[in-house]
Amino acid sequence: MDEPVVTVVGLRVAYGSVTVVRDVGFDLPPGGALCLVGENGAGKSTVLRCVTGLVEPSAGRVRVFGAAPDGTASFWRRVVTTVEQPSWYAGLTVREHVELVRLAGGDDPTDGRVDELLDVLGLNDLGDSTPDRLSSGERQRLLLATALARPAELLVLDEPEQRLDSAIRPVVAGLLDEHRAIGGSVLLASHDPVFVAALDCPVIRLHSGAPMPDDPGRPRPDVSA
Ligand SMILES: Nc1ncnc2c1ncn2[C@@H]1O[C@H](COP(=O)(O)OP(=O)(O)OP(=O)(O)O)[C@@H](O)[C@H]1O
Repeated sequence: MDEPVVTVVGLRVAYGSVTVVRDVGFDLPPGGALCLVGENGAGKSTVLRCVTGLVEPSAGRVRVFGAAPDGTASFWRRVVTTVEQPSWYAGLTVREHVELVRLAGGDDPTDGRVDELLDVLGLNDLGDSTPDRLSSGERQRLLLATALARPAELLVLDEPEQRLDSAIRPVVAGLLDEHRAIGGSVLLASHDPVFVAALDCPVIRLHSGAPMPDDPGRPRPDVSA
């Protein structure tokens, strides 16, 4: 069997004396998707931050591609995340941002993928605009276009549906399906049950930082030394 892309065991995160994530555990296989759901403050983003190495767990184990996430360039070549909001380059257009990401990933920015992403995400008419002129929903589309512009093995997306209108949400779900179909994996948090249902993937429901007992992504004890 293929090794999981992500393994989380007995994850706990505390800020001072306040524990905000506890007993979270799951495996994410290659080509798989897993969605974290739950109320505001339930701990979803914190779990995503641990998986991307942006937050250090207080206890438990996180492995991505078999190793602790280390924030190195080689780690980020395999992982794309929207957990941190990017800064856009002043003076670069929407199209140029997507081309730049594609170029930096070693891909040909003129091979049609940029056009395809702008088209499917409804950004064609905004290709020559700069990001500061976009609405918040249009900027979210640009964020997703840049996330999908280079083929990373693991996508870690925090509420990819946020600020998107209902027409574009199924399009985004379709793009994530395509990513999985070529062997990529997706770990995400979402507040939209329709979007989650469209992804047709296991769900972990967090409540006050802990998984609800009936989750398929069941909590697992920390067996690390
Ligand atoms: N740096 C921090 N210091 C202290 N507490 C924090 C910090 N970051 C997050 N928290 C707290 O941790 C808890 C979980 O936050 P988190 O952002 O993971 O929730 P969430 O499920 O992603 O929420 P939302 O749906 O609102 O995005 C919240 O109570 C939040 O206030």
